[in-house]
Amino acid sequence: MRLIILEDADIVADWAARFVLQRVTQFAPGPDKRFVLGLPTGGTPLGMYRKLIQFYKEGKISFKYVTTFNMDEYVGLPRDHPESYHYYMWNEFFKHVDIDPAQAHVLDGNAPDLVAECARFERLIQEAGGVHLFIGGIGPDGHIAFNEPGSSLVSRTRVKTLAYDTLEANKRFFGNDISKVPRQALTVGVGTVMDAKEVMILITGVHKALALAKAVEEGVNHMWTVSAFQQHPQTLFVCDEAATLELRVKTVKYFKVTITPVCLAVPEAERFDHPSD
Ligand SMILES: N[C@@H]1[C@@H](O)[C@H](O)[C@@H](COP(=O)(O)O)O[C@@H]1O
Repeated sequence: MRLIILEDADIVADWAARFVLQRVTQFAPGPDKRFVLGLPTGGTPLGMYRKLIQFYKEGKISFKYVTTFNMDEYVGLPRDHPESYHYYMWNEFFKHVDIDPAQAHVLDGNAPDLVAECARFERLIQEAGGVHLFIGGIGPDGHIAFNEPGSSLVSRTRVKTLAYDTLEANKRFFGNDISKVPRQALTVGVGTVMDAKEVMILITGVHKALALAKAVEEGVNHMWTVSAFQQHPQTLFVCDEAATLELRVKTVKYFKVTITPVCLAVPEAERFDHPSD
């Protein structure tokens, strides 16, 4: 596990986009060799998507041979509702790049059989050969995707009832009316994300500081599901200074002195190569 501490949310977005650019470029995808990317929604990754769109327009990256799997989707929200994750992904990212819509997978929260839909999603990931890079965000309660506190750390894609903290955190997208936030979601499991070859989790803002501290300084704990990634062989937590406020000085110094300068000091083309822990 590596913790990359950057100055602010804009720099985190830029760093994350460059990381994706580098991984996709290194992989050199083609018709018989697709790069498989796991994607999050929420406010945190928006800057990264904007930067990736810019890279695409500048001809630095193509998504033609990239297959994507999104982490989660609300249950029962119409696909064209402005807060559905389908709508978010299409408007914030997919429609701006050359991705094949048939290869951009988002769970269907309106499927007649939600259990079958979750099984189908797991099967599609398997058929794609697994995820090369899963990008995630977290809630202030340390959930990854919609794996709420208490979720099994070996869980697979399934229906989850949302925790009160999540409804509170997400009501800002529903006119600040908690009663309008869907009560359930489909989500990849912790185990689904753990199967990815590499994981990058973006954490910004002081409201995520406690979750980051629980994620990296305390033991693996199903009440802070993102902490499971301490046991993943290749996970990067990329955060801003504000998110470090609950960390020990010792932790911050260790990662700033020993990790970040190494990543930033090397030539751009060689950045982000890190051995697994
Ligand atoms: N299910 C999503 C998560 O996948 C996301 O990571 C989280 C954080 O969102 P934000 O980046 O807006 O804080 O929100 C929701 O709960």
